[in-house]
Amino acid sequence: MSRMLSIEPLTKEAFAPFGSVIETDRASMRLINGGNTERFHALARVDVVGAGAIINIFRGQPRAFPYALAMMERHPLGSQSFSPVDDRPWLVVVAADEGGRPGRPRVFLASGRQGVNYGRNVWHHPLMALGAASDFIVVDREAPGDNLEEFFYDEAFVIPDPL
Ligand SMILES: NC(=O)N[C@@H](O)C(=O)O
Ligand code: NI
Repeated sequence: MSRMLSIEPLTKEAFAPFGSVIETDRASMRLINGGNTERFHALARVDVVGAGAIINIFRGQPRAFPYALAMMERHPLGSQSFSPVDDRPWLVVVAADEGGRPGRPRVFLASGRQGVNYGRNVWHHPLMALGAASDFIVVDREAPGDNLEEFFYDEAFVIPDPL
């Protein structure tokens, strides 16, 4: 099978096995503040084991393409969410677990208005910004504890230029 990966649009349905998509949608909306504000409620849930959740900003430098995807990681003790600040598209790369290692990666193109919450212990690639340095609000787990597991493929996959 080819090592060249295809790129899919990010949808709630396609991403469901890996976590949640954080985006405004009518189904989750409730009016608050006397009708002044639309609350898009409970788009994702923070899942941390034995520690608190923290809110961070990650500033990712743009990745260069074609990109050799050699590794994946996961966080056994906590979920991790990324929400873009700059309204710029970015890439989300995840994989199913196959006997303790990631299977073939799936690559999703996220819009600048879509974030994701990786479920706890879900294989993913570290942040992949596109085009320019991009900020993301990241909610994940406060240390301590070994909350990072990395896996390196025998042969890299290739992500073509998504833009
Ligand atoms: N290491 C770190 O905090 N970042 C990664 O977890 C990531 O998914 O980008
Ligand atoms: Ni991570």
